[in-house]
Amino acid sequence: MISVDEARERILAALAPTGPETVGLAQAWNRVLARPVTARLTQPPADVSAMDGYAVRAADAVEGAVLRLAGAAPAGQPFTGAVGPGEAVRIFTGGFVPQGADAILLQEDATASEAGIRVNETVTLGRHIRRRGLDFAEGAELLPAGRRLTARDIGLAAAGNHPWLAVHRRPRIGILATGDEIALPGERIPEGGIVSSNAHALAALVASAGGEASVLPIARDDAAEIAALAGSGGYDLLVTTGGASVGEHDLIQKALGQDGFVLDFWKIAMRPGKPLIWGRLGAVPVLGLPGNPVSALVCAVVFLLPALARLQGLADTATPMLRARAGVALPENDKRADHLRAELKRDADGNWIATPAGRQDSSMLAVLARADGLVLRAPFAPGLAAGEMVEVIPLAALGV
Ligand SMILES: Nc1nc2c(c(=O)[nH]1)N[C@H]1C(S)=C(S)[C@@H](COP(=O)(O)OP(=O)(O)OC[C@H]3O[C@@H](n4cnc5c(N)ncnc54)[C@H](O)[C@@H]3O)O[C@H]1N2
Ligand code: MOO
Repeated sequence: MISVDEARERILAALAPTGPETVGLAQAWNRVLARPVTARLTQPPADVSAMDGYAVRAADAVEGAVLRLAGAAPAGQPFTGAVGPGEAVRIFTGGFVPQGADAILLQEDATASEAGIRVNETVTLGRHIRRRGLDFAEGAELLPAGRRLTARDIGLAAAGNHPWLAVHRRPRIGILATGDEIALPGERIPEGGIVSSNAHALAALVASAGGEASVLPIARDDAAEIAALAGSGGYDLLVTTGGASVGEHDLIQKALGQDGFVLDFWKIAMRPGKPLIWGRLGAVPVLGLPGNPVSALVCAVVFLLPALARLQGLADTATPMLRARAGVALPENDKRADHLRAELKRDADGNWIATPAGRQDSSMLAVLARADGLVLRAPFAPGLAAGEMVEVIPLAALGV
């Protein structure tokens, strides 16, 4: 059995980012940039006022002075003349600072009358002037390739004068649930069967991470049916659930083997999720998740989310972690890396406390849905006392 880290590395090594497509800014949120965004202009394009007031020469604008009003420079209508000695030009926020001026007198610090503009508070040189290029200069890199676009990034790209952006195509993920015993929610449940929760949960997880999920019809425990459905896609990644283990109905490898499935690894030192399968069916990478619902979803968090990150071209594929104090004592671990479903709370000082649920059976979806995080226990980790530090994968923060 290989380790969780090795399994993740082998999965990531086999995947390449999807190609670029061009989308309008309105479609670009949460997409991953395929090419860097460079500024197509300098911002601000000239020295501009940061305030409503008067453009002045600082040397003249001392308290008590009365300046002659020489004109106005509203935003978008620059004043074409220059500010001479003893003069002031009316200016508004964003207006170009006229030649000759080197400070802005706030309107609140001035009194305008027939006589001119009286300075009520001495200005300082350069005050309230935003220099040309303060935000960015033409040609500067605003956003790097491999970045997931936030609302702030969209604003920055727009300010850099980009109506379109090159982003990685959303990875297409085929999801194939297998098993004679499973039925779709709302369908008639076969005798001794259960409702298929895996495909829907996985489709939601794929969507939350920026992929496009296609849920295939459920495949019976029949090699030909599994092979036909698995081969139907042209996916960037095919995810199966069920049939991963050693039972005689656990057919995934057998079924896909007929179609030239090439196995990279099977079985990892992980709980839940031991019978994970990784390989390739022709050009399509295949991640075979266990059928147990918690195993399928925990494996999806640990392996499918990084895989989606790689497929989308994200620079960072690491799973976010936080450190917490164990809410209860934890026993020594065995040879499989454990992922304990746990509640996360903060103590009075704001530190995280992670308390694993008492039952950790890999069929218990209700426990998983209520959990806030997965407490990681390394293989052979020694027992620890309540209050000692543990690493946690925060589930809600991942959108799953
Ligand atoms: N003798 C052994 N038995 C098992 C082993 C083992 O090493 N030796 N491993 C166990 C572990 S660990 C896991 S995990 C499961 C994984 O089994 P499979 O991937 O082969 O899954 P199935 O047998 O098809 O199903 C297991 C379980 O999950 C339910 N299931 C299946 N599909 C769905 C679905 N789409 N939605 C919800 N629930 C699903 C299924 O009804 C079974 O109850 O094997 C252990 N056995
Ligand atoms: O590895 Mo299995 O996923 O524990 O139930």
